[in-house]
Amino acid sequence: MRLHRNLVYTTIDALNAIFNEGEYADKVVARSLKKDKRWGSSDRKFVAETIYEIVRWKRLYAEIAEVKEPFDRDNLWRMFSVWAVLRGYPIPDWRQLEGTPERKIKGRFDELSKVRALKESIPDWMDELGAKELGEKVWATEIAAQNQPAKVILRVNTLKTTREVLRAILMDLDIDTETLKNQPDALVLKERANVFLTDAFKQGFFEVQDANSQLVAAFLDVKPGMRVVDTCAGAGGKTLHIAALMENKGQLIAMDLYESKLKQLKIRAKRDGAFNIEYRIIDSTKIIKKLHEKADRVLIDAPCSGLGVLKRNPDAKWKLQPEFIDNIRKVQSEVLESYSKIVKPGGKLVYATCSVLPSENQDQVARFLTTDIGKQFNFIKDQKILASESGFDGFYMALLERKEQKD
Ligand SMILES: C[S@@+](CC[C@H](N)C(=O)[O-])C[C@H]1O[C@@H](n2cnc3c(N)ncnc32)[C@H](O)[C@@H]1O
Repeated sequence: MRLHRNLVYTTIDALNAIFNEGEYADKVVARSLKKDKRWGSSDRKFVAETIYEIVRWKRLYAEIAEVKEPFDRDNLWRMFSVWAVLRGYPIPDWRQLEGTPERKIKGRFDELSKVRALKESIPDWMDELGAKELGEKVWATEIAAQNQPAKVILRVNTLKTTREVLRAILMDLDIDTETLKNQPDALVLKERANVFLTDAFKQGFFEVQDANSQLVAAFLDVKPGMRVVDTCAGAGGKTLHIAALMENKGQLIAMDLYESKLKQLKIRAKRDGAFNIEYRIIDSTKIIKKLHEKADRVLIDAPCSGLGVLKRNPDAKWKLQPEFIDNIRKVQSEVLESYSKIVKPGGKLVYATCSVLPSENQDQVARFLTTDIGKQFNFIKDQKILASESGFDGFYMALLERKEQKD
């Protein structure tokens, strides 16, 4: 297999933007894919996957290539060469790199792979934290699973179409999908494809959403006609699913701290034909007070470390800091105590995160249940989903019910 010059240069430029200019990998990948209109799907696949792989394996590749940050272009070339050798490509002969012969690269790879944090290419602090919280054995399999490329999963927008119709439309475009047991709205792409370019997407027939993320709205047990509050709606992946399950009947209030995120949600809701959503920027405590004990269902999809979704966001390995996780745990306690008050007696609350750390998940829920407001809730059930067990993203969700009578 030969490496094409402009694909490789595009990859190096992208890595420079991610590592040296602090840009987000997904944005850089999206921009890079537009660079050359002549590229076919395999060229685009090469660019996207290579960028993600080198971001994912940054620490390991840098150690093998014996380069340190900040990476100048020569260093990026050396890391690229490591990637090429380990993936069975020849190092491009038009960019000979001295001092990194194949044998040396493979030898260093074998040697360094004996240390888990290097083998799995994560910061030492993250390795220690994962092992402390999940135990050595579970963490080792979990981080290995989260280093695998993510599958592309669609959520069929049942406000507009059905799974079978969408499947047939995609099949006509040579996009082959498979269904998932017990996940009526999910379709898994058999091969990567840019589904955002399809008319079906532009018409709002589906959203791209991980299979386990799709479990959350169903877990909340929403029904048409209810009043539902999604307190940390963000750009609305789960809000839109809830809207579909509510069949546009009832009231769905989407809240977030950031107007920019709710704006994105509005655009998506319009495309999806979701009409029962109201938007509230949380700019004062008044908003919460007004909703006191008013909602049948409340979703707290809390801000978290994201240590369940590294497959999808490999650059988070390098952006996350332990202090951020300490701080986010405090935010999680606060949002639980504050937003749970919105649930009416007899109503239900789901607390969810895309983290696999017990300290952000079941420990938060256990602590909440000892607070004054928490004592007004019964714990119904929870689901701790590891990427290594499910094949999709790591998630946590707990279902609580507010007691009818205050004790
Ligand atoms: C896990 S993300 C939400 C993802 C979104 N629910 C989805 O399914 O696409 C958490 C969200 O919480 C928001 N957030 C952070 N602190 C918050 C707070 N105190 N109150 C409400 N939202 C908050 C963030 O802006 C972010 O959009």
